Amino acid sequence: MSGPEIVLGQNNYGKSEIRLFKVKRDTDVHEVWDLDVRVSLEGDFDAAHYEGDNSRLLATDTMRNTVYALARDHLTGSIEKFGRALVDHFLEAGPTVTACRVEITQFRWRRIEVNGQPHDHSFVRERGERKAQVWGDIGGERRVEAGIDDVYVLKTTNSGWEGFYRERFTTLPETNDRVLATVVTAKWEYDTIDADFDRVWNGVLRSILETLTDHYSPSVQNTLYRMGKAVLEEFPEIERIWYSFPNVHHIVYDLDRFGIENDGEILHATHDPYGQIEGWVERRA
Ligand SMILES: O=c1[nH]c(=O)c2[nH]c(=O)[nH]c2[nH]1
Repeated sequence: MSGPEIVLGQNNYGKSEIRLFKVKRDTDVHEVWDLDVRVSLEGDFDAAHYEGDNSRLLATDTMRNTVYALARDHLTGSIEKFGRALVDHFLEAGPTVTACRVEITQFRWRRIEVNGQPHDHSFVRERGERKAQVWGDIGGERRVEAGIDDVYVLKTTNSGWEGFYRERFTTLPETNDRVLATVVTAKWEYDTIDADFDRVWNGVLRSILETLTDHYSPSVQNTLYRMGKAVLEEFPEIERIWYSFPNVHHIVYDLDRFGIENDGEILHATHDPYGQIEGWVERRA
């Protein structure tokens, strides 16, 4: 007898948007973690899909409970470490699970400063999200990635766009002085599962911001490469890094029509089509 003609392909299931907040309050100086966790399992879930037999499915509700339960002892430092503990657990927890991916977004809270002193238990939310992703399988393989999202940066000069390819449909004038604005999304792969993840994450963000300042940008593409190179040179534990940069155009507004001079001071920050520049920067194999 042959099997079914129509078969199940790659599949995975899990729980998304598990919003976990932890306060460490064993001393007067509290610490907080504000996370959004996503768990995804792969494995042999054929019986459930083909026959409606749920007997080997770990409920996604159980996954949510597990994230809160494990946070007590395992969410004590970096989200990468917490992700590793969750992956280790879920690979054991589901009877037919073969691989697990845990994705964590950390919303960052900074201590409010009062007369220059960071407060013990009052915080202000920072823009810019921290990301981590841990993948593992039952063969013992583990991979750790980290990332940055939603860091809006801008420089008001020392950026241009000149010498680009011109053809029949090209209308854009060249400029050697424009506003450069983008919202940084970055992700990078570690060559280890045991780096000093907090130090590296903060260092990557600092490096990206410093690189933005330190050169004349002839294009977003050139700045993307420079930002990748700076990070890979400083952090040997990072194998490669990917950036996504929307080019948030700031167009000098035409005030000539009203007889008013505009020396690049009045701009239209557009929501219109924006450029999107993306790429990996990596070590030569
Ligand atoms: O930095 C830029 N890269 C481009 O590819 C591009 N294209 C464009 O119209 N403006 C820009 N700016």
